[in-house]
Amino acid sequence: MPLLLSPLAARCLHRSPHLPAPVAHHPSRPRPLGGETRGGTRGRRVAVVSERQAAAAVLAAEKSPGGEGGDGERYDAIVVGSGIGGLVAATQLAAKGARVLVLEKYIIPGGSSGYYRRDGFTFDVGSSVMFGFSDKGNLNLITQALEAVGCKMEVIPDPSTVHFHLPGALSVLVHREYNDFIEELVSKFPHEKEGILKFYGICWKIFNSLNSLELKSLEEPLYLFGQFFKKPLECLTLAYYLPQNAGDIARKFIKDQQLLSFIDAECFIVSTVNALKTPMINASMVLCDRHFGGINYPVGGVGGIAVSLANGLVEKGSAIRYKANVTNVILENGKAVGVRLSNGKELFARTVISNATRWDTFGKLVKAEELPEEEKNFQKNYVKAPSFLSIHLGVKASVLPAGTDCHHFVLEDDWSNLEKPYGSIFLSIPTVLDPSLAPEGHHILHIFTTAGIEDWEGLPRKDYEQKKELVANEIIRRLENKLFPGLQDSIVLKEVGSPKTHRRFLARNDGTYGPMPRGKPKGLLAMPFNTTSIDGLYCVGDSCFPGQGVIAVAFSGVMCAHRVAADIDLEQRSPILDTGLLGVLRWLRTLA
Ligand SMILES: NC(=O)c1ccc[n+]([C@@H]2O[C@H](COP(=O)([O-])OP(=O)(O)OC[C@H]3O[C@@H](n4cnc5c(N)ncnc54)[C@H](O)[C@@H]3O)[C@@H](O)[C@H]2O)c1
Ligand SMILES: CC(C)=CCC/C(C)=C/C=C/C(C)=C/C=C/C(C)=C/C=C/C=C(C)/C=C/C=C(C)/C=C/C=C(\C)CCC=C(C)C
Repeated sequence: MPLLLSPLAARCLHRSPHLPAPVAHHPSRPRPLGGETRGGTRGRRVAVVSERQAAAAVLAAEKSPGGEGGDGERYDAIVVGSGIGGLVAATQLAAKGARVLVLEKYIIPGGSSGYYRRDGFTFDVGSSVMFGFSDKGNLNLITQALEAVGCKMEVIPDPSTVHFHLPGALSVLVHREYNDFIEELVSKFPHEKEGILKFYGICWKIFNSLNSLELKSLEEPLYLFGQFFKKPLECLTLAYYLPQNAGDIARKFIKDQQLLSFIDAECFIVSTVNALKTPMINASMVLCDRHFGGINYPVGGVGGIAVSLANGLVEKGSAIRYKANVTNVILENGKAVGVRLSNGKELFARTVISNATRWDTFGKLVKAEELPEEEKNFQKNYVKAPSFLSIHLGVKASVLPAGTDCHHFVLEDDWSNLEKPYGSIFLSIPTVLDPSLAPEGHHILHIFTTAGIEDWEGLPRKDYEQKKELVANEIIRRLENKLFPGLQDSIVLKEVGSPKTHRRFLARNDGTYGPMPRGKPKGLLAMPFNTTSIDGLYCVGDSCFPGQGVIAVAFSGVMCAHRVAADIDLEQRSPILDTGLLGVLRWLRTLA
């Protein structure tokens, strides 16, 4: 029996410094591991789950309303998928009093923000760079999402966001303190001091506008007009920058090509495209939040966020079911009324929210004769970003020089490789912040680089495994040359995931990292919100406004829950204004 730590067993630990202990499953090998007890450093202990507790949890989940013995009730909302987008939508709705059922194909919650344990190491599946996790402002959406269901996680402040190692021996450390970062950047480009201050100054103007708003659904007119009334200048600022991209604004103030390339790299790490293709609002959000709230790492690992949200959901009287693979959205007279699982079972709800990518939602779950116009427009503007190759390493601690930063971005010799597959390397060492993630005397290196699925398909098993080994070793060699001499010999554990791994275990079409503009976008103008052209069907996650990123999908979850709550009469609404606003927004998207 898989050691599934159900939310029913691990209560959301209110105001507890410890993350609920999850189960260990490696995406490339879905093999359950036993629960384990690990003494944390800094006097912490990670919560513990025994085999007996875990087995009891599975039983409890099966008896719950959302479990296999379901009571046939009609839910207010069924959420397909428990990525952060899906979980935030679900928990926000549950907090408003809705009865929600989350259906997750995999065995634990979190999707790209999941985790797995192996030999005493706790690995984050995806990014370890957490925005929106501070205790101040309005944009700390991860903190707020947890609070909505009575949870809080202890976080460790990261003194920096990322250390860039770039062509021409350009090295820039993005300090937590804004002035320290600006001082460092100006020291590399003294002739561009004014341009630097102006570009990042506009980012702050946008960030401060965002941070002054109460964040809810931009598709709900009573809220939207209310915000315009309360904060007209801020809303107009946002409306002005909504269709603009960071690269164009940078070029108004900056001429130095290398500095512009640096800004490309700043944008690439959060959007997988260069600055000319990155919406200015998104760039401002991340380029400022890292200094405003700072980057904060949750004690025990990123996976704890999803586990806590899932626990909080159940405590609010809703349910989550794992190993529940949704194959169809059921339509009745053109309205979404429920879902069908791969075992043939049908479940019904007033609304259905898909946290699968739009390509999966409209390519697989909705069996419509023809793609709706809205989706054609989305696919005209956005393509699937490539997937990635990820390498999780356990290494001897001695290989890292003292004072090594947590996150690194490496692009060695040639700026033109920035967006090419395997061109740039992302590296996180979360044990620099939370040593309890690895056995004593060891560190975790999580390395990833973009890679297309086409490189990995159609290979016989042996060739596929050999290719993973070969490509991973080459990436490790590059890091050894650039950062850590002796890296190869220090490895005690290595797990490699290919685009096929991510397609399979994250259930993302072609393992895609998220949507990427096909050409030069008009900022965020073309990005769809949560409603779809099918009545009762909503999308949430990174193929919705504002796009890729854990904090971005958390916002998408907040927006989605607000719109759904209004549609099921849990929030105030005005049907006439709804029709008007949704029509205008649809029209605006066609202009992009
Ligand atoms: N791709 C990565 O490695 C990575 C890494 C770090 C962070 N992130 C961030 O996380 C964001 C993604 O979050 P998200 O909320 O959009 O979604 P997600 O992809 O993280 O999660 C979607 C969940 O839906 C489940 N699912 C999909 N189809 C299903 C079906 N038919 N039936 C049942 N379950 C199904 C998947 O198993 C998965 O758990 C990305 O934007 C990215 O920025 C991604
Ligand atoms: C309605 C209309 C149309 C108009 C009106 C006007 C207005 C009012 C407007 C408003 C708007 C708003 C509110 C908006 C909002 C937005 C937001 C919130 C956004 C956000 C975003 C975010 C993002 C994008 C993020 C991202 C992140 C990411 C992706 C991250 C990643 C990371 C990684 C990958 C890591 C790296 C690593 C290394 C280096 C190692």
